[in-house]
Parts: sequence; structure tokens; C-alpha cells
Amino acid sequence: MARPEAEEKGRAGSDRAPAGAGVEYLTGLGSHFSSEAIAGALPAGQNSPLVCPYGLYAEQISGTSFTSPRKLNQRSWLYRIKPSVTHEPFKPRVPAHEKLLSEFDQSNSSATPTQLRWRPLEIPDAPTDFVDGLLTMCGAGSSFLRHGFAVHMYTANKSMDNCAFCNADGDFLIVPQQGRLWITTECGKLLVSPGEAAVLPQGFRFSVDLPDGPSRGYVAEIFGTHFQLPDLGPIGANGLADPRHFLVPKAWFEEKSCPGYTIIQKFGGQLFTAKQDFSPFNVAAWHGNYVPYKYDLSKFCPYNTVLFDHSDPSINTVLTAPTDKPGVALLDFVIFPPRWLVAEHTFRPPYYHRNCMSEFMGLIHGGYEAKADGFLPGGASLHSCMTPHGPDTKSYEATIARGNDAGPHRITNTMAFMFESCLIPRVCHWALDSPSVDPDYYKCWIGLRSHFEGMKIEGHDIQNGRADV
Ligand SMILES: O=C(O)Cc1cc(O)ccc1O
Ligand SMILES: [Fe+2]
Repeated sequence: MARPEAEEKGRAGSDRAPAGAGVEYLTGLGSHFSSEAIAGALPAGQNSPLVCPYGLYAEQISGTSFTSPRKLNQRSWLYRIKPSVTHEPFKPRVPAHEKLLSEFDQSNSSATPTQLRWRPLEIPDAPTDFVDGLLTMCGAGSSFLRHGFAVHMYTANKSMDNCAFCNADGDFLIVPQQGRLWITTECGKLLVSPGEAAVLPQGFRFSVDLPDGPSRGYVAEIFGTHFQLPDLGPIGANGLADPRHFLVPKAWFEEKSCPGYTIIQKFGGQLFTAKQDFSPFNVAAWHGNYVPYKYDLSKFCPYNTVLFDHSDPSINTVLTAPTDKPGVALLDFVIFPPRWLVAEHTFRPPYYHRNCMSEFMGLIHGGYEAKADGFLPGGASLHSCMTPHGPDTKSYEATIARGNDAGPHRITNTMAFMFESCLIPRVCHWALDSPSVDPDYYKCWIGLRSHFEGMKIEGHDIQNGRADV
């Protein structure tokens, strides 16, 4: 059983820290947790007694099929005041959320090999909560077919009020860029700051409060699988993200009558609503291995080149959502954290490359080593399957100018990340038409000039570009 040892203080000096800062968490990833908000609320020795302690209802939430192999099987048992089925029928939400997708086709998105970059999305002035502020940027596959992903961004300025969100389609990996998220889940509360990432697995009900007001961030949604830690191979038993740094909520509940409370269910990309008259956060105790969690990216232990050449970014994988093909991810969550660069006679920024995988990138704070200009915190870029990309002209020229004698160099004030997928994303029409699109992105490479020293080669025919040697 995991120990409730991790404690998080509210930000010192911040009078806007939400009530409940000083939150305690369970620790571990993939552990079998148990947590009681009332001592004795967990049934002893069985999951589904005839009568549960304190007259609670027992309810299972399954994140994998009942028959999934034991090492993949994920489920939790929740002991709650009323079961989650106690609600009026689901109806399509009015207004519909037209810009949230879980399937991608010509009606809503385009395939393009063009390098794309977005400036940070504007946070609206009109009251907008986390759900209304979600905007799908790109994706592939289908939530119905249980294979695919979507990348969303959110911009919001107000807390969700008398409602909870439930995503039947897939898991959300939320990466806040501006403003903390105070997320109440059925398992308890998570306070998620920029620089941290949270996973809200398929089916959990949660509600997002914004203690800091205007907020922005990124969401990767995966259909049909869950995130896990990458294998470490020859790195050994330690390094990268450590399971003990993953924090899981402790049981927290409210017994509250909430007239008109709305459950917003995302189902096939469409939003449905159902009314109930009580808070869904009524779980007095729970146990299991299917849980929401968060991770502080600054705890990541990076590995890197110690002599020469540039490592592939997979070395910085925090979490991976696998496909059935070994080593091929539906979605990798990769970060580019502060670290030492020490490689000798090596071009240290990312190499120029084309990748059979597709790369969506975001920046949480600071700058990114491959882009001197234009890639801003809160912005994004997309380099799809086999689309060439790499450092902009300024970064290239500055690196070359430093030359071979560049000593060890510590990259500081940065936290960029990448969602990398084996599926080729279609880009939503509204993302392509967004005022945040940078139409001049391609120009960052147009200035790359030839450094070729052909004239120095004996026998080189400059006119015809042939070296006859
Ligand atoms: O394209 C990018 O900036 C991401 C990236 C970084 C890196 O260090 C190597 C390959 C790669 O795709
Ligand atoms: Fe790349």
C-alpha cells in the first residue's frame, strides 16, 4: 500500500492559494493504493459487501477490460454516498461544443505536411471555464475505434460552477502553462501548477477551479490505452521519471445537496449533460490502481550525451502510451528540461531531421534551444510525419559561431515538451485559420545559407555543381 507521505504546501506568500493548499498525496505510479477520508470506510477483506461500512455504495470503475492481463489491468473501487448512476438522462448539451473532436475527417480537419506554428492562444475576456475553453488543435484516429489521439489547448478564466466533466473517450494528460488548476476528482484533490502535468484517466469525473484566474495550457488525449513509464533499457533501474514522484489524491468527499448539478459527459467528442441534485465528489474511501495523478516535471532526472553527438529526444520521455507494436508510441510525452550540455565537437541543439512520427510541441516557460525567436511560452508547433524541421537560422548560426571550443553549458530557464505520435494528425480547420497561426514560420529557415566549401575541393566544377574528384 502506498504511504501518504507527500505533502505540498500552498505557494508561500500567495493569498490566492486555494483553500486546501497544503494538500497531501499518496505516492507512486501503478501502485495499488487505498485511501479513506473516514477511518473504517473501506470494506475489509472484500470489494462488494452486502452492506458497506457507513451505508456507502460500492462502485467499480474499470480502465481496462475485465479480462486484460493482470499486469495491464486497471480498476478502482469507490465507496460513495450515492452511486454515480443517480442522475437524469443524458441529453446533448446546448450549446454544443463544435471545436472539440474525437474523430478527424475532411469535414473538420485537413492533413498538411507544412511546418506549423502558433503564437499563444489569447485567453478570452468572456467568462470561460476549462470545458468551454478546450479547443482541439489536431489529432488522428477515433475514440469510437479506441485508437487515436487528440491534442487540445485550453484558455479559461473562471472555475467550473456546479458541474463536473467526465471524459468517456480517453485519458487527458493536462499540461498547464499559465495558472494553477485546482482539480477535484472522485478520488480527491490535485493542485496542478505550471511545470507539472496531470493525468485524468478515462471516465473519472472532475471539476476544475482556477485559483489564479486567466489560465492556459495543453491537453493530450489518448484513446484506447493508458500512459505508463517508458522502459529504461540500458539506462538501468533508475533515472528519468521516478514512480515515487507521481502524486495521487487522497480520498476527499463532500456530502452536499447541489440543486441543478450538471455532469458533462464527453462521449464520441460530443458533450452530453445530465442533471443530479448532489455533488459527485462523494467518495469517502477508495482503493485500486486506476487513479488520477500528477507529476512535477522538475523532478525528472535527465540522461544525456556525455561525450559526443546529440541524443534522440526519446531519452527525455516522461510517459508513453504504447501501441501493440514494440517501441512505437500512440503518444509519447517528452520534455526538454534544464540540463547540462557537454558534448564535444557536436552540434548541440536538435539536429535537422525528418521523422516518421509526428511532433506537436509546446513551451511552458523560457525559451527552446532550437528556436531563437517566435516559439513562445503558450505557443505550439506541429511538424508532421516526414516534415523537415530543426533549428532556426539564428540558432544554427549562433551554434556554429561558438565553434568546437564551447565548454560545458547549462541550459536554464526552459521547459519545452513534445507530444509525439506514430499516427499522422489532421489539423482542425479552426486551428489552421486561427489568428494565432504564424504565417511566416517557414522564414525562420529560409535564411539558412550554404556553408559548403566546394571551391576548396580540387577539381570541383562550380558552374555545374559537380565534384570530379
Ligand atoms: O524537433 C524538435 O525540436 C524536437 C526534437 C528535439 C531533439 O533534441 C531531437 C529531435 C527532435 O525531434
Ligand atoms: Fe523534431
